[in-house]
Amino acid sequence: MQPAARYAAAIEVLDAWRDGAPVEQALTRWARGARYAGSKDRAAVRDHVYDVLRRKGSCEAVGGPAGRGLILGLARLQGLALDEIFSGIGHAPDPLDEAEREAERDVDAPPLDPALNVPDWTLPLLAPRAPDALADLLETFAHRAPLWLRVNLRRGTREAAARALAEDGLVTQPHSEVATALEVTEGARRLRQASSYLAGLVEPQDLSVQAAMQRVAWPDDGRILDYCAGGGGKALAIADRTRAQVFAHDALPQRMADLEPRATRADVRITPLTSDQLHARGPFDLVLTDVPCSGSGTWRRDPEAKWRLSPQALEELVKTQASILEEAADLVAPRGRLVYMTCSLFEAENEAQIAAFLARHPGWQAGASHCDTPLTASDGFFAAELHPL
Ligand SMILES: C[S@@+](CC[C@H](N)C(=O)[O-])C[C@H]1O[C@@H](n2cnc3c(N)ncnc32)[C@H](O)[C@@H]1O
Repeated sequence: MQPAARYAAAIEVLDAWRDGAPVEQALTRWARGARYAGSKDRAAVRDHVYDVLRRKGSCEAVGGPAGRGLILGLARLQGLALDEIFSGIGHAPDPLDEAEREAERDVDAPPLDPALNVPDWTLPLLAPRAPDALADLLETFAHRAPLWLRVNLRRGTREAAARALAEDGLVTQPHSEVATALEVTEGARRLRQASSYLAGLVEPQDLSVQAAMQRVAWPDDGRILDYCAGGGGKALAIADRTRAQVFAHDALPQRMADLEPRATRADVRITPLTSDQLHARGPFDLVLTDVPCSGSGTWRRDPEAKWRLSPQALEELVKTQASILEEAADLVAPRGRLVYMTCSLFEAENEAQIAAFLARHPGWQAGASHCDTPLTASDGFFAAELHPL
């Protein structure tokens, strides 16, 4: 596909998204109907769509609200040659009309407010997380997140992983404080074919998550339960760090479908448990609850999430989180611990959730807690420890 035709495809996908289709579904539908599109074309179209979703408010301000306006806005923000994209040649978008040309303005002056790129109602929720640097925090949401890998130290050292990745064309940088973390600075798209990934030496996992996993003192024996295991990213990281028995559970067990092959690849053992088995196999020395949340810490990775979220949905999430804490607390051994995690920046899902739990459970105490933001790590991520007195 010509570069301009990829922008035309992105317009089509964005219009489908505006009509209510989830973005990944809209991309898949377009790709199915575009058999001429190769993998590079599909990746480029996806990048254009995600670039718009990260900066939708700004694109709209300098382009327009529909798919065509959003891509026009993106092209203006990126300083691209508009006539090369909107050429009307072949499968390129139609040339700009007079009104679209007149709307042209210098997008650098005045600078576009980064607050345009998150829903208004979330601004007061984000502000306390970066009291002196809200604009900087909002600006991070406008850009792609870097790719971080977790080295599975059972499979090899971080240096060996970096060398193996380099042989497959991925350039990486180790993090100075998080011992498992490598940032991919070149060649990220080659990861899924890289031998080190296929052999289980590395797994994609954000820096903020790896830092949180490093802060917890995981018991080295006994039993650990990942109560909201999902695809198992945290369970795998725990199993790599400890000799304790690791169990995984999820209210939707089908979400754990890939856990067994992933554990085999990583050379670790994780035992899945159904809800019915939990009490018989418990209590546990540590229960991790990586709860469903707004994902506001990961909005540059998943920018659609910020436009999908509503105050009502957030309220529901807070209720679900509180009830998960109740269920999980019931499974903690008398001298055990509960670790609560979210990828949210909102106090309601983090500190306030912990405070509400403590108010309901005077027999419990809070341990350490920490919240990273995209300004201090890669994503925003919160973790807090709780234990019975
Ligand atoms: C944030 S995701 C977990 C991600 C996972 N820990 C990882 O690292 O890949 C939250 C998970 O909680 C699960 N969940 C939702 N309600 C639950 C409940 N009441 N009990 C257990 N799991 C629940 C969801 O099905 C979802 O898979």
